Amino acid sequence: MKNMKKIGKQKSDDVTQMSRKGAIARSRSIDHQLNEEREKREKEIQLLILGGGGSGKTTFMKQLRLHYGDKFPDEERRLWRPHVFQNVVDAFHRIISNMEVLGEEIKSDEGKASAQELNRLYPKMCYQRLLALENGIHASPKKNRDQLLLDLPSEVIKLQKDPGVKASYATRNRYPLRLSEAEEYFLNDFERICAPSYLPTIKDILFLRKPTVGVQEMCLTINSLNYRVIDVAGQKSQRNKWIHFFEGVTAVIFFVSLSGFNEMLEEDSTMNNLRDSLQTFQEMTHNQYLTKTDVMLFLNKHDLFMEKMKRFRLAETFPEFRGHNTPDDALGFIKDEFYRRAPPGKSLYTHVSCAINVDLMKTIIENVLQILVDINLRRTGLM
Ligand SMILES: Nc1nc2c(ncn2[C@@H]2O[C@H](COP(=O)(O)OP(=O)(O)OP(=O)(O)O)[C@@H](O)[C@H]2O)c(=O)[nH]1
Ligand SMILES: [Mg+2]
Repeated sequence: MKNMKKIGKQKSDDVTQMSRKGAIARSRSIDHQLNEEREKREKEIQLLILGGGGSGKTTFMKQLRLHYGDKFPDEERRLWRPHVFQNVVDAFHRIISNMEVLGEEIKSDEGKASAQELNRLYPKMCYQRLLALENGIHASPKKNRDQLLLDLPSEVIKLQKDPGVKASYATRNRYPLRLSEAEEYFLNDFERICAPSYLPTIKDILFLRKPTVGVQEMCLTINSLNYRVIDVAGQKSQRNKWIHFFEGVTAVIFFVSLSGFNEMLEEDSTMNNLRDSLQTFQEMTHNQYLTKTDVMLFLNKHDLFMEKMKRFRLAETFPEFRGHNTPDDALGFIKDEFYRRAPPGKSLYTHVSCAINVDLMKTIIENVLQILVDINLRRTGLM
């Protein structure tokens, strides 16, 4: 009996020792994995893209994919179709709502039925719905929403020909109907995108407006260096998530919509877009986690800015601007306003950009990559 006990004890000692050994081995393996992961991260260049909603962050990501990534293969381009239709549906929904303001009516019975159908389905297809789905608030699958969007062009085609709808569309860009660049672009090319064989082109993908929900990350390897690029959602309610990505980033790109100098925020009609950018830039550059981080300032939508400067006065929304109302003076003023908000001595690189322009962005991205390589060498003490 005594012996049995002894044998039993011996066995249990062996088992304990084996499980201890196993635990040590597992712990070593986890340590090893963590070290590998840390080393990988240390070697990785992390680029965080910040800026207000609609300033061009995701369009920049698309350009990165175009020049250094998979260039949007056909199978994936097909998946962009519902998003193109979303832009069209948003535009039509606003055009129809605007008819009430104008006292216009849809003339044909067919058109009336289509408008009713659009109004009925719209709550299931709009951006708020997408947000709810992404946040898991509704259990119904996203596929339903995409299918609704894909089925809609036939309804919208019937509406497009109606004289009342045409009258409303003619007042676009006059209060209260404001269509975005993307909406105008797709409405102008309506026949093409409604064709059953329609496959979005690269230009369509660059033009379309799909506000980012949450965070998107993209990993790229360029000249044997690994890059992790992080694109966040820019609308005000989403900005509290930015801080989670501040620690350890190699550099930040801050996007500004230059054409926002006389626009209000999409999500807050009391806040001037450019003033909001200035304020956000100031807060971001003074954040304790980013004091040593280099910042690239992208003054984007230069094309729209040039157009706008022909028609509007910067001093109307920025009375502190005392220069001539020329693009050069205005741009100089805007740049100074940003520089003056950064902490003294902060490294700032500025690019004036048009994120939908493929050739221009190729050059700008090459420049950005060179800057990132230099920053990385400096950080790792090799320069
Ligand atoms: N004309 C013009 N349009 C641009 C430019 N940059 C971006 N856009 C358009 O502006 C819209 C918004 O661009 P996004 O890249 O989605 O903006 P974002 O900063 O990612 O916005 P959020 O995801 O809401 O934070 C899209 O329809 C783009 O095609 C530009 O330089 N010129
Ligand atoms: Mg985005």
